[in-house]
Order: sequence, then structure tokens, then C-alpha cells
Amino acid sequence: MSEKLAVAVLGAAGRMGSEAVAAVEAAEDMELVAALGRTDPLETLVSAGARYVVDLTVPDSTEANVRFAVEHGMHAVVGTTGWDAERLGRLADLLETSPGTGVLIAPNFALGSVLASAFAAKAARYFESVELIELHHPDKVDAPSGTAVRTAQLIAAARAEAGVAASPDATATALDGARGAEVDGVHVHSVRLRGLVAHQEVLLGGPGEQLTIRHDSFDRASFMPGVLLGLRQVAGHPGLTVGLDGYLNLND
Ligand SMILES: NC(=O)C1=CN([C@@H]2O[C@H](COP(=O)(O)OP(=O)(O)OC[C@H]3O[C@@H](n4cnc5c(N)ncnc54)[C@H](OP(=O)(O)O)[C@@H]3O)[C@@H](O)[C@H]2O)C=CC1
Ligand SMILES: O=C(O)C1=N[C@H](C(=O)O)C[C@H](O)C1
Repeated sequence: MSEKLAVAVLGAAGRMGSEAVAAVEAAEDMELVAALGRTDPLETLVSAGARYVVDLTVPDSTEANVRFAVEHGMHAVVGTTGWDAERLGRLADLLETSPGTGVLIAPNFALGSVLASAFAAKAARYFESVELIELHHPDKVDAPSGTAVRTAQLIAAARAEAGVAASPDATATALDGARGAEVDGVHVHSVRLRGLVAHQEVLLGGPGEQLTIRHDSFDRASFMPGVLLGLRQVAGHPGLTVGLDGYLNLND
């Protein structure tokens, strides 16, 4: 067997991080060399010999973590939310100074979710109206979810390319938030409810019909095949990749 991937997990005590630690430990082709929390120094990544970093922390920490990894030639697989266009731009610039290094920013690691977003983008040009509902556990700190933002962006880009008009909406008066957040012109509604994990519905409406594309993560185990896939492929994709779909041949 070839050399094992030396992997460090950041955010290791968190809901996702603890799952990732277990998944990496169980993977025969990987070795967990570090599992860090908020108070652990990033220099530990270097002394532990990490070549791959999984970031599952918080939006406030993730950019500094990933910059440190790239500056030290480590590949990074990132599930943390908060990567807006400005942050992505800075990261792309940094990666130009480290041409052999790969970073995957994956708003969602669940393969079903990635497929659902791709299907929604494909369908979006054929329907007059489209809105999103994302539903998560109430301990989530950001809204809308990173997955919803990404899905809305993909939908908006597909509709723009096809020349589809904005979804009709006659709302003339509304309470603040009643129509949700707008991401690239797509309305996104966020539900936070005890008992939920991570769920999303894309509602597509046309005269007399509706198509609903729904994905449910009932357990964080759903994210782990994508985390491992990302780790196995990130070195083969130098530079910045946004979305696990970048590693899947969805058009085959
Ligand atoms: N891409 C995907 O498929 C998925 C992405 N996510 C995203 O992953 C992120 C984590 O989610 P979740 O696990 O639920 O959140 P948690 O709050 O459970 O975990 C985050 C962990 O990161 C730790 N942390 C904070 N800052 C640092 C730091 N600088 N270095 C190391 N560890 C740090 C926190 O420690 P402390 O508690 O001490 O602050 C906490 O243990 C979120 O952005 C979430 O949206 C979640 C699920 C799936
Ligand atoms: O915080 C979560 O739980 C999740 N975060 C990611 C997001 O914001 O899209 C992925 C998944 O939805 C779970």
C-alpha cells in the first residue's frame, strides 16, 4: 500500500469535527496526525507532519486556518461556512503563490445534497418561479446555510445563462424577513428547529405544477464519504475548487 495521507482535523471536538476524526481514523489509507480545537496552536500542524487539513470550525476562524495550511504547503478540505466572494478571492490569490497546493471549499459534503443542488440548477431554467427553504438544527450559527447560498448561486447562474426572468412576486407590503433572504435574486427561507440536522427543499413552480427537490441529512455520517473523497482527491486538483461537484463528473 502506498504511503498513508497524513491528515489533521481542525474543530475536532465539534459536531462535524468529531465525526471526521472517527472517519479518518477508520480509513485505511489515512493517518490522523493531529486533532485540534480552538485553543491549540496552528504550529502543531507543522510539528505533527500534517500534509492534509480538514477544517470544520467556525466562519470566524476558517480563513486564517486555511491560509496557514496553504502557506505551509498543506492541502485543505474545508466544510466550514462563511466563504463569501471576498474571502474566496483572497484565497485564490494566495494559492497562486503555492501552485502545487489544492483547496476544496465544500458547502456540503453529502453526495445527495451535491446532486440535489445540481439537479435544481438544471431544472431552474424551465420554471417561472423558484424559492429555497433550508431547515437546520437550532445550534447552527449562520443563516442562510452555506449550501442554500451555493444552491441559489447555481440556480441564478443557470437562469441568467438561459435568459429566464426573475421569479414573479407581487408583494407590496411585508414584515421584515417575511420573504426570506435574497441570494442573487433567489429567495431563501431558513428554519431552525430542534430535532433537525440539515435539510433543503428547492421549490420550482410553473403554471399548474410544482417540482420539489428535497435532500435530507438525518445524521452527520452522511457527510463523511464526501470528506474522505475530498481528502483523496484534493492533491490532484491544485488551486481552488468550490463545491464537491468539482471533483465529480456530474455531466458524464
Ligand atoms: N460542508 C458540510 O458538509 C458541512 C459543513 N458544516 C459546517 O461546518 C462548520 C462546523 O459545524 P459544526 O461541527 O456543527 O459546529 P460546532 O460548533 O459543533 O464545531 C465547531 C468546532 O470548531 C472549534 N473551533 C472554533 N474555532 C477554532 C479554531 N480556530 N481552531 C480549531 N477549532 C476551532 C469549536 O470549538 P469551541 O466550541 O471551543 O469554539 C468547535 O469545537 C459550520 O460552519 C457548519 O456550517 C456542518 C455540517 C456539514
Ligand atoms: O451547520 C450545519 O449543520 C451545516 N452546515 C452546512 C451549511 O451551512 O450548508 C452544511 C449542512 O447544511 C450542515
